Amino acid sequence: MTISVGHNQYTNALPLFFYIDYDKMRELNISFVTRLPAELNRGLADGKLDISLISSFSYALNAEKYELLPGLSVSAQKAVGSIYLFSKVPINDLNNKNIALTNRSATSVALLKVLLKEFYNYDVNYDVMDPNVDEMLNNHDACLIIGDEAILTFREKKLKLYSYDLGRMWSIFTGLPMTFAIFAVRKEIYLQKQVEIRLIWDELIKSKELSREKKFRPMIHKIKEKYGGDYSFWLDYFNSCLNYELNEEQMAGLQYYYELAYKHSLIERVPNLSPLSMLEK
Ligand SMILES: C=C(O[C@@H]1C=C(C(=O)O)C=C[C@H]1O)C(=O)O
Repeated sequence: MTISVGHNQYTNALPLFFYIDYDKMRELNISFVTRLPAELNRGLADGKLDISLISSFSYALNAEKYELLPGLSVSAQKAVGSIYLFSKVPINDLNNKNIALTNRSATSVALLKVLLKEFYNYDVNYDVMDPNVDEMLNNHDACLIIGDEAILTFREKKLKLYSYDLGRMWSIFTGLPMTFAIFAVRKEIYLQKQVEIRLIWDELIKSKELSREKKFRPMIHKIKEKYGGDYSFWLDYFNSCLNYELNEEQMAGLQYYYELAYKHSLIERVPNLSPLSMLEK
Protein backbone atom coordinates (compact mmCIF):
# COMPACT_ATOMS: atom_id res chain seq x y z
CA MET A 1 0.00 0.00 0.00
CA THR A 2 1.31 3.45 -0.95
CA ILE A 3 1.30 6.15 1.71
CA SER A 4 0.20 9.53 0.31
CA VAL A 5 1.76 12.57 1.89
CA GLY A 6 0.23 16.01 1.29
CA HIS A 7 2.74 18.69 0.32
CA ASN A 8 1.58 22.34 0.43
CA GLN A 9 2.59 24.00 -2.83
CA TYR A 10 2.99 27.47 -1.33
CA THR A 11 6.52 28.75 -0.77
CA ASN A 12 5.92 29.15 2.97
CA ALA A 13 5.98 25.37 3.42
CA LEU A 14 9.15 24.70 1.43
CA PRO A 15 11.58 24.41 4.35
CA LEU A 16 9.65 21.35 5.56
CA PHE A 17 9.99 19.58 2.21
CA PHE A 18 13.13 20.85 0.48
CA TYR A 19 15.62 18.33 1.90
CA ILE A 20 13.46 15.24 1.91
CA ASP A 21 15.15 12.25 0.29
CA TYR A 22 12.47 11.63 -2.34
CA ASP A 23 14.31 8.62 -3.86
CA LYS A 24 14.31 6.89 -0.50
CA MET A 25 10.66 7.78 -0.02
CA ARG A 26 9.75 6.32 -3.43
CA GLU A 27 11.51 3.05 -2.60
CA LEU A 28 9.39 2.82 0.52
CA ASN A 29 6.20 3.42 -1.48
CA ILE A 30 5.70 6.85 0.02
CA SER A 31 4.45 9.40 -2.50
CA PHE A 32 4.14 13.16 -2.16
CA VAL A 33 1.12 14.97 -3.56
CA THR A 34 1.48 18.74 -4.09
CA ARG A 35 -1.70 20.78 -3.60
CA LEU A 36 -3.05 24.08 -2.24
CA PRO A 37 -3.99 24.18 1.47
CA ALA A 38 -7.78 23.87 0.96
CA GLU A 39 -7.21 20.82 -1.28
CA LEU A 40 -4.91 19.20 1.27
CA ASN A 41 -7.51 19.78 3.98
CA ARG A 42 -10.14 18.06 1.84
CA GLY A 43 -7.78 15.26 0.78
CA LEU A 44 -6.93 14.25 4.34
CA ALA A 45 -10.56 14.53 5.49
CA ASP A 46 -11.73 12.36 2.55
CA GLY A 47 -8.99 9.77 3.06
CA LYS A 48 -7.31 10.45 -0.30
CA LEU A 49 -4.24 11.55 1.65
CA ASP A 50 -2.83 9.68 4.65
CA ILE A 51 -0.66 12.32 6.25
CA SER A 52 -0.48 15.99 5.35
CA LEU A 53 0.40 19.53 6.21
CA ILE A 54 -3.08 20.96 6.72
CA SER A 55 -4.63 24.18 7.97
CA SER A 56 -4.71 24.21 11.77
CA PHE A 57 -8.41 25.13 11.45
CA SER A 58 -9.05 21.93 9.51
CA TYR A 59 -7.42 19.97 12.33
CA ALA A 60 -10.07 21.36 14.69
CA LEU A 61 -12.84 20.13 12.38
CA ASN A 62 -11.49 16.57 12.16
CA ALA A 63 -9.45 16.07 15.33
CA GLU A 64 -11.25 12.86 16.31
CA LYS A 65 -9.92 11.22 13.11
CA TYR A 66 -6.39 12.69 13.25
CA GLU A 67 -3.18 12.50 15.25
CA LEU A 68 -1.01 15.60 15.49
CA LEU A 69 2.71 15.32 14.66
CA PRO A 70 5.14 17.00 17.07
CA GLY A 71 7.71 19.64 16.20
CA LEU A 72 6.26 20.74 12.86
CA SER A 73 4.12 23.72 11.90
CA VAL A 74 3.86 26.81 9.75
CA SER A 75 3.64 29.56 12.34
CA ALA A 76 4.39 33.25 12.68
CA GLN A 77 5.81 34.95 15.75
CA LYS A 78 4.37 38.32 14.67
CA ALA A 79 3.98 39.45 11.05
CA VAL A 80 3.61 36.47 8.70
CA GLY A 81 4.39 38.28 5.45
CA SER A 82 1.95 36.32 3.25
CA ILE A 83 -1.50 36.61 4.81
CA TYR A 84 -3.04 39.98 4.12
CA LEU A 85 -6.35 41.74 4.31
CA PHE A 86 -6.19 44.23 1.43
CA SER A 87 -8.72 47.00 1.81
CA LYS A 88 -9.95 50.05 -0.08
CA VAL A 89 -10.70 51.75 3.25
CA PRO A 90 -8.95 51.76 6.64
CA ILE A 91 -9.85 48.77 8.81
CA ASN A 92 -11.72 51.10 11.19
CA ASP A 93 -14.29 51.66 8.41
CA LEU A 94 -14.98 48.00 7.63
CA ASN A 95 -17.99 47.41 9.89
CA ASN A 96 -21.03 46.18 7.88
CA LYS A 97 -18.93 46.01 4.73
CA ASN A 98 -18.28 43.21 2.19
CA ILE A 99 -15.09 41.15 2.32
CA ALA A 100 -13.99 38.56 -0.25
CA LEU A 101 -12.09 35.56 1.11
CA THR A 102 -9.58 33.38 -0.75
CA ASN A 103 -10.91 29.88 -1.40
CA ARG A 104 -7.45 28.38 -0.72
CA SER A 105 -7.31 28.84 3.04
CA ALA A 106 -9.09 27.62 6.14
CA THR A 107 -7.08 28.96 9.09
CA SER A 108 -6.70 32.53 7.86
CA VAL A 109 -10.35 32.81 6.84
CA ALA A 110 -11.46 31.83 10.34
CA LEU A 111 -8.72 34.01 11.86
CA LEU A 112 -10.02 37.09 10.04
CA LYS A 113 -13.55 36.35 11.24
CA VAL A 114 -12.28 35.90 14.80
CA LEU A 115 -10.24 39.12 14.73
CA LEU A 116 -13.02 41.28 13.29
CA LYS A 117 -15.65 39.89 15.67
CA GLU A 118 -13.69 39.50 18.89
CA PHE A 119 -11.53 42.62 18.76
CA TYR A 120 -13.57 45.02 16.57
CA ASN A 121 -17.09 43.65 17.17
CA TYR A 122 -17.87 44.04 13.46
CA ASP A 123 -20.60 42.44 11.44
CA VAL A 124 -19.26 41.74 8.00
CA ASN A 125 -20.61 40.01 4.91
CA TYR A 126 -18.14 37.41 3.61
CA ASP A 127 -17.93 35.76 0.18
CA VAL A 128 -15.45 33.06 -0.82
CA MET A 129 -13.70 33.54 -4.18
CA ASP A 130 -10.65 32.71 -6.29
CA PRO A 131 -7.75 34.83 -5.05
CA ASN A 132 -7.62 37.53 -7.70
CA VAL A 133 -7.38 40.92 -6.03
CA ASP A 134 -8.95 42.93 -8.88
CA GLU A 135 -11.94 40.61 -9.19
CA MET A 136 -12.32 40.36 -5.44
CA LEU A 137 -12.33 44.13 -5.03
CA ASN A 138 -14.72 44.64 -7.90
CA ASN A 139 -17.70 44.02 -5.65
CA HIS A 140 -16.11 44.03 -2.20
CA ASP A 141 -14.53 46.59 0.09
CA ALA A 142 -11.65 44.34 1.13
CA CYS A 143 -10.23 40.91 0.45
CA LEU A 144 -8.19 38.26 2.23
CA ILE A 145 -5.40 36.61 0.25
CA ILE A 146 -2.78 34.12 1.49
CA GLY A 147 0.35 32.38 0.26
CA ASP A 148 2.29 33.23 -2.88
CA GLU A 149 -0.59 35.25 -4.30
CA ALA A 150 -0.49 37.46 -1.20
CA ILE A 151 3.26 38.02 -1.52
CA LEU A 152 2.91 39.05 -5.16
CA THR A 153 -0.18 41.18 -4.54
CA PHE A 154 1.53 42.99 -1.68
CA ARG A 155 4.49 43.73 -3.94
CA GLU A 156 2.26 45.17 -6.69
CA LYS A 157 -0.49 46.87 -4.75
CA LYS A 158 1.06 48.02 -1.54
CA LEU A 159 0.92 51.71 -2.47
CA LYS A 160 -2.71 51.68 -3.57
CA LEU A 161 -4.47 49.65 -0.87
CA TYR A 162 -4.50 49.47 2.89
CA SER A 163 -2.93 46.17 3.89
CA TYR A 164 -3.13 44.36 7.20
CA ASP A 165 -0.93 41.38 8.07
CA LEU A 166 -3.07 38.89 10.03
CA GLY A 167 -0.11 37.47 11.93
CA ARG A 168 0.79 40.95 13.11
CA MET A 169 -2.83 41.68 14.08
CA TRP A 170 -3.09 38.44 16.05
CA SER A 171 0.15 39.19 17.85
CA ILE A 172 -0.90 42.75 18.71
CA PHE A 173 -4.25 41.64 20.15
CA THR A 174 -3.13 38.49 21.94
CA GLY A 175 0.64 38.70 22.44
CA LEU A 176 0.83 35.16 21.08
CA PRO A 177 2.26 33.53 17.95
CA MET A 178 -0.16 32.17 15.36
CA THR A 179 0.03 28.67 13.92
CA PHE A 180 -1.48 28.45 10.46
CA ALA A 181 -0.68 24.86 9.53
CA ILE A 182 0.24 21.64 11.29
CA PHE A 183 1.03 18.07 10.23
CA ALA A 184 -1.69 15.51 10.85
CA VAL A 185 -1.93 11.79 10.12
CA ARG A 186 -5.16 9.82 9.93
CA LYS A 187 -5.49 7.71 13.08
CA GLU A 188 -6.21 4.50 11.19
CA ILE A 189 -3.09 4.95 9.05
CA TYR A 190 -0.95 5.70 12.09
CA LEU A 191 -2.11 2.46 13.71
CA GLN A 192 -1.18 0.41 10.63
CA LYS A 193 1.99 2.24 9.56
CA GLN A 194 3.82 3.56 12.60
CA VAL A 195 7.27 2.75 11.22
CA GLU A 196 6.66 4.57 7.94
CA ILE A 197 5.01 7.56 9.66
CA ARG A 198 8.02 7.83 11.94
CA LEU A 199 10.30 7.78 8.87
CA ILE A 200 8.32 10.53 7.16
CA TRP A 201 8.37 12.58 10.35
CA ASP A 202 12.19 12.15 10.59
CA GLU A 203 12.56 13.42 7.02
CA LEU A 204 10.36 16.47 7.68
CA ILE A 205 12.27 17.34 10.85
CA LYS A 206 15.57 16.84 9.02
CA SER A 207 14.40 19.14 6.22
CA LYS A 208 13.29 21.82 8.68
CA GLU A 209 16.64 21.72 10.49
CA LEU A 210 18.82 21.63 7.36
CA SER A 211 16.88 24.52 5.83
CA ARG A 212 17.67 26.67 8.83
CA GLU A 213 21.31 25.52 9.05
CA LYS A 214 21.86 26.47 5.41
CA LYS A 215 20.13 29.82 5.99
CA PHE A 216 17.51 28.82 3.40
CA ARG A 217 20.08 29.76 0.72
CA PRO A 218 19.68 26.94 -1.87
CA MET A 219 15.89 27.12 -1.71
CA ILE A 220 15.84 30.92 -1.97
CA HIS A 221 17.99 30.62 -5.08
CA LYS A 222 15.23 28.53 -6.68
CA ILE A 223 12.38 30.69 -5.40
CA LYS A 224 13.99 33.83 -6.85
CA GLU A 225 13.99 32.25 -10.32
CA LYS A 226 10.24 31.84 -10.09
CA TYR A 227 9.10 34.85 -8.08
CA GLY A 228 11.94 37.39 -8.14
CA GLY A 229 12.57 39.36 -4.97
CA ASP A 230 16.00 39.51 -3.37
CA TYR A 231 17.73 37.16 -0.96
CA SER A 232 17.18 39.41 2.04
CA PHE A 233 13.41 39.60 1.37
CA TRP A 234 13.05 35.80 1.32
CA LEU A 235 15.48 35.29 4.20
CA ASP A 236 13.38 37.67 6.25
CA TYR A 237 10.24 35.72 5.28
CA PHE A 238 11.64 32.34 6.33
CA ASN A 239 13.74 33.51 9.23
CA SER A 240 11.94 36.44 10.87
CA CYS A 241 8.30 36.03 9.83
CA LEU A 242 7.76 32.30 9.65
CA ASN A 243 8.59 29.70 12.21
CA TYR A 244 8.32 25.94 11.78
CA GLU A 245 8.26 24.79 15.41
CA LEU A 246 5.38 23.47 17.45
CA ASN A 247 6.50 24.14 20.99
CA GLU A 248 4.64 25.45 24.03
CA GLU A 249 4.41 28.98 22.69
CA GLN A 250 2.83 27.94 19.41
CA MET A 251 0.49 25.57 21.24
CA ALA A 252 -0.65 28.40 23.52
CA GLY A 253 -1.42 30.58 20.49
CA LEU A 254 -3.24 27.75 18.78
CA GLN A 255 -5.23 26.91 21.90
CA TYR A 256 -6.42 30.52 22.21
CA TYR A 257 -7.28 30.67 18.49
CA TYR A 258 -9.42 27.53 18.90
CA GLU A 259 -11.11 28.95 21.99
CA LEU A 260 -12.07 32.11 20.10
CA ALA A 261 -13.16 30.13 17.04
CA TYR A 262 -15.39 28.11 19.36
CA LYS A 263 -16.73 31.22 21.08
CA HIS A 264 -17.74 32.63 17.69
CA SER A 265 -19.32 29.35 16.56
CA LEU A 266 -16.76 28.56 13.85
CA ILE A 267 -15.98 25.14 15.37
CA GLU A 268 -18.14 22.80 17.44
CA ARG A 269 -15.49 21.92 19.98
CA VAL A 270 -11.97 22.90 20.98
CA PRO A 271 -9.75 20.02 19.89
CA ASN A 272 -7.32 18.21 22.10
CA LEU A 273 -3.82 19.48 21.36
CA SER A 274 -1.53 16.60 22.28
CA PRO A 275 1.01 15.71 19.62
CA LEU A 276 2.09 12.08 19.31
CA SER A 277 4.60 11.81 22.15
CA MET A 278 6.07 8.51 21.01
CA LEU A 279 7.50 10.24 17.98
CA GLU A 280 9.61 12.63 19.97
CA LYS A 281 13.35 12.20 19.65
C1 LIG B 1 1.72 31.40 5.98
C2 LIG B 1 0.81 30.76 5.28
O1 LIG B 1 0.37 29.61 5.88
C3 LIG B 1 -0.70 28.86 5.49
C4 LIG B 1 -2.03 29.22 5.71
C5 LIG B 1 -3.04 28.29 5.67
C6 LIG B 1 -4.47 28.67 5.90
O2 LIG B 1 -4.76 29.86 6.02
O3 LIG B 1 -5.32 27.77 5.96
C7 LIG B 1 -2.71 26.94 5.39
C8 LIG B 1 -1.45 26.54 5.13
C9 LIG B 1 -0.35 27.50 4.98
O4 LIG B 1 -0.09 27.68 3.61
C10 LIG B 1 0.35 31.24 3.95
O5 LIG B 1 -0.26 30.48 3.19
O6 LIG B 1 0.68 32.39 3.60
